[in-house]
Amino acid sequence: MTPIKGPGAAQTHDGTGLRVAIVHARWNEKIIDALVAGAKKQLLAAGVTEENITVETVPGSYELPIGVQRLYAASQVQASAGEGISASDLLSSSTTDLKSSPTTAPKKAFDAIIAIGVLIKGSTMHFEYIADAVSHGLMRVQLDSGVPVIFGLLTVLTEEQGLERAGLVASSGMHNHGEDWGSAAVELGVKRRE
Ligand SMILES: O=c1[nH]c(NC[C@H](O)[C@H](O)[C@H](O)CO)c([N+](=O)[O-])c(=O)[nH]1
Repeated sequence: MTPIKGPGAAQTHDGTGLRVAIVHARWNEKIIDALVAGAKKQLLAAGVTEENITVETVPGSYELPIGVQRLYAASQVQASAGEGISASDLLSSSTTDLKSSPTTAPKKAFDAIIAIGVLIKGSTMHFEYIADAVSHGLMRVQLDSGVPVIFGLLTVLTEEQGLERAGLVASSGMHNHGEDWGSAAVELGVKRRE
């Protein structure tokens, strides 16, 4: 029987000219790396060029909202000043450990930002508090700023669940959820321009 749950029929949107950032946490890197690769693969497949994809990192998922907010604000300032975004621009007086790609980015603000983190439940309530704070934080950033922020926070109870949702367990039949986020970023980026 065809599963009911899932992202629905894939839509194709032309990502040419879009500028997209991926901000990812550095906890649980094996899963993070696969999710980021999946998102990036989908962006490139939709026509987003390599130089229009900026990847930045923050220490953990709790820093995703501030990392996304600061990156988007920096891209707006740079776009209005008609300059590209260099690593030093992004790192200057950063309250977050943003480590940017070294190349100078093109002169426009981001059309969409994908926030990626992996929270794995431990034996305390830490997981719940971070998950709740980050969910509300990312939603606030996107509504306050108007830039689509794709919710790429995996909140899993076991490492296995995380590996499955990163497409790393073939026997599970689960796909890499990062690909869904890449597609969503292109769709929202395109619709934002319409
Ligand atoms: O991204 C994560 N951060 C985690 N903690 C760090 C947190 O996101 C902050 O970086 C830290 O609290 C400093 O603010 C995690 N756990 O604690 O389990 C986790 O599973 N995933």
